[in-house]
Amino acid sequence: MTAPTAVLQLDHITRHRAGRPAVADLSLTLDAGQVLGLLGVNGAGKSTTLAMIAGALVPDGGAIKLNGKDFLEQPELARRGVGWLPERAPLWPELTVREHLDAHGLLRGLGGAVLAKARQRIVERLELGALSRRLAGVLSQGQRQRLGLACALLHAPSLLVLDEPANALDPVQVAALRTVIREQAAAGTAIILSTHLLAEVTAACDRVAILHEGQLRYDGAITDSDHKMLEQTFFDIAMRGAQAA
Ligand SMILES: Nc1ncnc2c1ncn2[C@@H]1O[C@H](COP(=O)(O)OP(=O)(O)OP(=O)(O)O)[C@@H](O)[C@H]1O
Repeated sequence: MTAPTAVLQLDHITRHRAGRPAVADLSLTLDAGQVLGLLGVNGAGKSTTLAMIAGALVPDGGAIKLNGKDFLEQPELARRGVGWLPERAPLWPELTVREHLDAHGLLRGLGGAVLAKARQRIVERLELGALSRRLAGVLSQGQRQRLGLACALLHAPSLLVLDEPANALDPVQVAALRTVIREQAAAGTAIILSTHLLAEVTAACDRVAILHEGQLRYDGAITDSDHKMLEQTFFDIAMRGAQAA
């Protein structure tokens, strides 16, 4: 029996920023239903990696495959198959919540009754109904994040990319976000999220990849007994640049 195709495959991707390697020779794969925490200190290369996976930055070298297809050659695959919530949800202040969802749906190939159904589903799930006619410019930070997540999930992507998703959320909102992440993973969505907090990874993920100076230094499953070891590994990598992998 052949193994199922990975949802995401990064093959030796590299990206320079301001003349320096922000991500260097990074390879990893992610399967359906897996939740991978991309952990690293500030400047480790997490956002650069996620922007490439989301199709918003082009690598200088290497390949990215989504469900086995190279999306550097077919950029529309990223738009339709990936849902991306950047560190700050990019919203138009003068558009309403509903207008955002409609615009995102159209960009991702949804229209008519299909879009209406997808919008209704996500509005109900993320409790955005009461905010439908509200302008994005007057939303609270937590509401903006919820709308950004709704836009990322609207088209039921096979890969969900979340950049520091818990930043600026209160504990209740963080718990609600973790529930959505678990639900999505149970439904088969592959999820990659970035954070500089180990506790965020152990609470929300089943696997961790540690990036340091743009390089992958550790990649492994998370079990309850691993927490202490992971803490030490992350500390060693961050403080001494140790080669823990
Ligand atoms: N727009 C940019 N222009 C130039 N250099 C950049 C830009 N964005 C990031 N960099 C550089 O690329 C490297 C990786 O940054 P990146 O934002 O990917 O790291 P990060 O792990 O997401 O950090 P943080 O946790 O602080 O967001 C850093 O050296 C950073 O200074």
